[in-house]
Amino acid sequence: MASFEVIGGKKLQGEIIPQGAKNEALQILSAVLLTSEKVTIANIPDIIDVNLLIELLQDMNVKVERTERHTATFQADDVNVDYLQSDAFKKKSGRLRGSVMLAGPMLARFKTAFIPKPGGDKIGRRRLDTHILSFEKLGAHFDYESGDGFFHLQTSGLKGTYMLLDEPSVTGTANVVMAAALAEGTTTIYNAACEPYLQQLCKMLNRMGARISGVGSNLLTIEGVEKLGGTEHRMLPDMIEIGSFIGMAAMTQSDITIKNVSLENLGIIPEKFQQLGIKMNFVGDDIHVPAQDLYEIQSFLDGGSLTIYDNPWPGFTPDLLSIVLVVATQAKGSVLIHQKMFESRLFFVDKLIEMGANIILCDPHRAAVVGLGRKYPLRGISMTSPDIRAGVSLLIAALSAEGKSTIQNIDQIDRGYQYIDQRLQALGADIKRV
Ligand SMILES: CC(=O)N[C@H]1[C@@H](OP(=O)(O)OP(=O)(O)OC[C@H]2O[C@@H](n3ccc(=O)[nH]c3=O)[C@H](O)[C@@H]2O)O[C@H](CO)[C@@H](O)[C@@H]1O
Ligand SMILES: C=C(OP(=O)(O)O)C(=O)O
Repeated sequence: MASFEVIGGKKLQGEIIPQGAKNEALQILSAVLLTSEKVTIANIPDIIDVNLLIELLQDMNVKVERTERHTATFQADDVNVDYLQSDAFKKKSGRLRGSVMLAGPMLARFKTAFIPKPGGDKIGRRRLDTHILSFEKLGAHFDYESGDGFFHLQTSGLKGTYMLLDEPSVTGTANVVMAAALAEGTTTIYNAACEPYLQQLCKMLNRMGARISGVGSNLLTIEGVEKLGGTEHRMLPDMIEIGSFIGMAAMTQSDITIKNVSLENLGIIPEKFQQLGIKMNFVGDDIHVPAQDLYEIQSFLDGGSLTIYDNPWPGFTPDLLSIVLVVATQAKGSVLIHQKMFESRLFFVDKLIEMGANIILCDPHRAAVVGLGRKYPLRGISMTSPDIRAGVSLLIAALSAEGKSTIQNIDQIDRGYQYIDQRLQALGADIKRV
């Protein structure tokens, strides 16, 4: 498996354009199964997870025509439903989390769906209850094969209903919205996830003929329709990549402009980095992070130490906590990082400690970071990327560290960050894929 070799300590400079959003792409690509008409999607990121989902669609006999590098047209007019029962489907779909969202459209349009034990990051327990129980409320029956963790869902026809979700699951809400769009009658989803990518999905479905209201809130009303038609859709820039670049600029004392960020869809992401003392200028729809010798962590208004924690949108996304943590290691001051949603996402701090960072892992959910205030730099080491966001955090640490670092298992990074080595080289980074 490939590795990155990084010689750290270099200041970077220039402009970087964020890729299309990974987690939006996984929802939008699943939605092409809802219609037999053509759906054209632009700003598709060229990353492992998204390419795998496109391959799965092709394996299901969806016609895919790449019109440009990041644009493709999809037509699901002759779907091979039997493929979903094959070992090949189990194997491939089990390699990414996003494949669970094939179930909603399949159930709605073809009355049957199979959900394999989903892949994605091993960052803690990732149950599917919200998905399955909501499908059940819409009138589906499920069998669970405990041997291989496979759910088989069937329905004689989905019927709209009221449901209060157990938790505002992102992929769970997307799944139910897609299923309810073609159900008979009205579905009301309370405690729905409402992040920008879900808003994008709802807007796209409405353009296809769906009747979804409440978009952007946690109360969605979906009047089922008989049929959906084709449309065109453009993916938002990836907010997790944008946050990663803000953190990277600060950590490496670099002057970087992140272009076309869609500021209105970033929620409180910029503010959380500002709480670490990172300066940024908002110029049109760009974020300019100026080179900063030192950034100082702010305290709460009453003088108490800062805590940064995750919450469902519009709270702070859990996917940026690892980045915030690594950036805090060189700040002046201290911060408690509280990862509430996932219980195995902070263990990578042992690598940062080995590099010289001052971190106390209080328990699997909380890490106290005492910033070094640039008194001395991190040291380059050899390490393995455990998950996508820890992987990028280690990469950021390596870019700021003195000497050479090697990061193994970079498939974990490639599954969510497009051509990352080349894009960082363009900013002046010394990074090599070996
Ligand atoms: C492909 C995709 O889109 N993946 C994202 C999606 O995953 P995914 O949709 O799988 O994540 P969920 O929203 O279902 O939940 C994530 C985890 O948080 C827990 N949970 C969730 C809500 C809550 O209020 N309390 C709580 O503890 C869940 O039990 C689960 O363990 O959303 C996650 C949460 O933003 C992100 O980390 C993932 O990158
Ligand atoms: C956890 C993530 O992805 P996935 O849900 O695909 O594992 C992520 O994008 O940070």
